[in-house]
Amino acid sequence: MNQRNESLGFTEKVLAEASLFESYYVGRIISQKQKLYEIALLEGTIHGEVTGKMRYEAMDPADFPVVGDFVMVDRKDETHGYAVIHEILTRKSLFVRKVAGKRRDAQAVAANVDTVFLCMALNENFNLRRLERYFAVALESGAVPVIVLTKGDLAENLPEKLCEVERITLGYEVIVTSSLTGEGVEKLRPYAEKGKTVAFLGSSGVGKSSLINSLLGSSVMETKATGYEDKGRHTTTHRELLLLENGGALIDTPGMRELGILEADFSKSFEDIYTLAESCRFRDCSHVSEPHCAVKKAVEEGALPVERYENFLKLREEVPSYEGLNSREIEKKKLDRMFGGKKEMKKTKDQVKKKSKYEFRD
Ligand SMILES: Nc1nc2c(ncn2[C@@H]2O[C@H](COP(=O)(O)OP(=O)(O)OP(=O)(O)O)[C@@H](O)[C@H]2O)c(=O)[nH]1
Ligand SMILES: [Zn+2]
Repeated sequence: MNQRNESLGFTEKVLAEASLFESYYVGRIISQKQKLYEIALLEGTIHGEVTGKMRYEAMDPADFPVVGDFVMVDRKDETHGYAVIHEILTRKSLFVRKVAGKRRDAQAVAANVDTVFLCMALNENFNLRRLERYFAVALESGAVPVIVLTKGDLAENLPEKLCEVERITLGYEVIVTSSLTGEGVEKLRPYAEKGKTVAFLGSSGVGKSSLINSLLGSSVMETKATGYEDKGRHTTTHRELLLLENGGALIDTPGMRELGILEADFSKSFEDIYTLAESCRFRDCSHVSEPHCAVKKAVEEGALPVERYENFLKLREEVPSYEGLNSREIEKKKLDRMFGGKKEMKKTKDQVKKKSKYEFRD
């Protein structure tokens, strides 16, 4: 197999599953513009759309292909028009985000990310509560989180900060980087080896672009499709899946850059609180006003930081819990969430409009 294919993440496992669909070709979604997908095949890059059947049967935004997906298409060149996407292969991970003001309440953002770099700057933007949020999102996605503390050159009280971070991200690797001095950047590379896909998550300005650029190095990708005659047509499409110098792939979509929590498994990201809760008097204790609450007791005694406790309550509010509601109530709750505030709606629109900075390098 040549290097490009391995870089695109066509591992043995993917190819084995693909071989079940004999009459189709395997590809990977590298960008999406409304209904039109750009798909990198072993043979070249083409454009395609989903089948009417897939569109009709879709129950959920996650039923459509998303950047990073491995898909089966019906042709390997565009001589006779766009390809038709027939199947989405099994996903290793999936990131979804909230969308306000949309008909459906979620948007799939990226699939098949192996490692997600949770980026937080070591300057005044350092915020443990935000990290807790990202950590929960990452664990929910199925990708492995690696915590990247950026702007190490600006860090004050680094040992103290590292302790605080490690308390939240129990056991997962924490890397301190600085794009200014180059510190730690090398430690990211092993995650971006051939066959692997990485993504960066973190607020604007933490230094993601700087790190991405150093991982990109001088990598290039052949994108011209076989039999692809009308070159002018798609020049404006921006790539959202990029090949890295080390042979891996990077997914960088606008949606990925600032993810809200849609679903999160707090029992993993707040394992300490869940362990404490086992000692609460009431099994369904909400840890707010109940007597004999072990969680509140831990806060009072200083064993659990009050900020962590408060953030837990806040995040829990944001994530829908449909337990104990009937179907009409669930529908209403979903609608309330979908049509948040006008401001939120505008923000989402603006985000969708914001194009990725990284044009594909042919
Ligand atoms: N001191 C210092 N500044 C850095 C470092 N990395 C990035 N910066 C600066 O921080 C600013 C933001 O960096 P970007 O890499 O654009 O941040 P980003 O996370 O990609 O931001 P968005 O594109 O908005 O998501 C720039 O002015 C960089 O020069 C670093 O390691 N140390
Ligand atoms: Zn309790």
